[in-house]
This record gives sequence, structure tokens and C-alpha cells, in this order.
Amino acid sequence: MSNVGKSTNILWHESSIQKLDRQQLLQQKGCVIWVTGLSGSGKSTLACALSRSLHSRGKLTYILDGDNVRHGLNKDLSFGAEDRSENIRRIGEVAKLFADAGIICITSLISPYQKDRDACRELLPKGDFIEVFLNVPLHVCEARDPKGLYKLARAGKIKGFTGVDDPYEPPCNSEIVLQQKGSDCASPVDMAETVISYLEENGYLGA
Ligand SMILES: Nc1ncnc2c1ncn2[C@@H]1O[C@H](COP(=O)(O)OS(=O)(=O)O)[C@@H](OP(=O)(O)O)[C@H]1O
Ligand SMILES: Nc1ncnc2c1ncn2[C@@H]1O[C@H](COP(=O)(O)OP(=O)(O)O)[C@@H](O)[C@H]1O
Repeated sequence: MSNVGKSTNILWHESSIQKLDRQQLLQQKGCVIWVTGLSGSGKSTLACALSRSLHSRGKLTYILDGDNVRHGLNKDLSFGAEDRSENIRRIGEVAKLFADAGIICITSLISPYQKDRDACRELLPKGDFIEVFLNVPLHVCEARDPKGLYKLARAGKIKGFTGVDDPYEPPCNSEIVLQQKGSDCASPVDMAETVISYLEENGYLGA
């Protein structure tokens, strides 16, 4: 029997079907591709391009998008520091379950704090947490502003907006960094290809 957090007298139950069996069935390795970056850096676009490209190769993926998860599981959370941490923690735990199911789980949330991203990394077996940093400068994200949120934040109508009056801690240990070369930003499809090459080289696209 164990006590975990506020749960007392609980017992882990093993199943006779394990991660390796599921991976064999799916002919892939479960993992988490953790896409982090400012609002407007292209996280959701990359996640969708990656999911489509892997799907067309017969690989099972699932996207956990910060915006979307906040419509359900995380709708009780604000954008205050504590709630952002809880948002990241919960998405990390759910992503871990998807990876255990043998699925290539793509998360796309700002996840501004290094310690929270690292805590999610620690939840997974070594190598299975693949951090992708969309290193797009603030001025580029702000010029894109597809939802008009930067404009509202600059006008003081949204408080605590990441990059404006709330912090973003750039990752220092990402497996993949995607950034502009000169004034050009690689296309989402090309960025997805970079991630897929990493998955191939590291054996995630076979069982
Ligand atoms: N204050 C503030 N700061 C940043 N972002 C804000 C804020 N308020 C609303 N939004 C919208 O919420 C999206 C970010 O949600 P996340 O769950 O990814 O954020 S976090 O990881 O908890 O920081 C983010 O979506 P993306 O633009 O896709 O990143 C915004 O559309
Ligand atoms: N690689 C890219 N090059 C140029 N524009 C992009 C790229 N990726 C995304 N965009 C554009 O940037 C904006 C923000 O993209 P989005 O995926 O919504 O970002 P995020 O999820 O990080 O907020 C959208 O208008 C999108 O079309």
C-alpha cells in the first residue's frame, strides 16, 4: 500500500498488456514532443503539420494544445503563475499516459517556466521527452498577432500576457531548436520534417 499526495492506502495495479505490447501493435514508440514558445510563435501550426505528416506515414499521434485543454480539463485554471504551473503539470501527466499508450503525443502550450517543463521531462523514461523550442522573437510573434491578443495586452486590456508583462524563460536544454534564418522562417511543413528526422534517427518510428 502507498500514500501519494492526498491519496492514502492505494495500490498500483499492473496490466498483462504493457507499453511494449502496444508499441509492437502500433509499430512506433510512444513519446512526448513538447513544443514550447511564445504566443504566436507557431506551436499549434507546427503541431498540426507534424500530426498530419506522421498520420500520412501511418503513425498514431495526438495533440494536447494548451488553448484546447483549457476548454475542458483545465478550464478551472487562470494565467497566474501558480495556475500556469498546474496547467503544465496536468498536461505533462496526460501526455505521459498517451506516451504509455504507445502514441506520439504532441503538446503545444506556452509552458513559460523551465522548472515546470523539466518536471514534465522527469515524468518520462530517458529520451522519450523531446522538447522543441520555437525560438521566434517577440517582435515577430507580435507582428503576426493572429488573435489580436498582443494588441490588447499592449493596451493594458489583458494583464499578465506572456512576453509583454509576464515572463517566458527560454529553454536551455531542448532537443530541437527551430529558429529563423535571417529574415526567413522555415515553413511549418519543413519544421515538421526536422522533427520527423529526429524521431527517425532516434528509433521512434518503428517498434
Ligand atoms: N495572459 C496570457 N498569456 C498568454 N496567453 C494567453 C493569456 N491569456 C490568454 N492567452 C491565450 O491562451 C493561450 C496560452 O495557453 P497555454 O495553456 O498554452 O499557456 S501556459 O502554458 O499556461 O502559459 C495562448 O494561445 P497561443 O497563442 O496558442 O499560445 C493565448 O491565446
Ligand atoms: N512557420 C511559420 N512561418 C510563418 N508563419 C507561421 C508559421 N507558423 C505559424 N505561422 C503563423 O503564425 C501565427 C501563429 O501561429 P500559431 O500556430 O497559432 O501559434 P501559437 O500556437 O504558438 O500561438 C498564425 O497566423 C500562423 O499562420
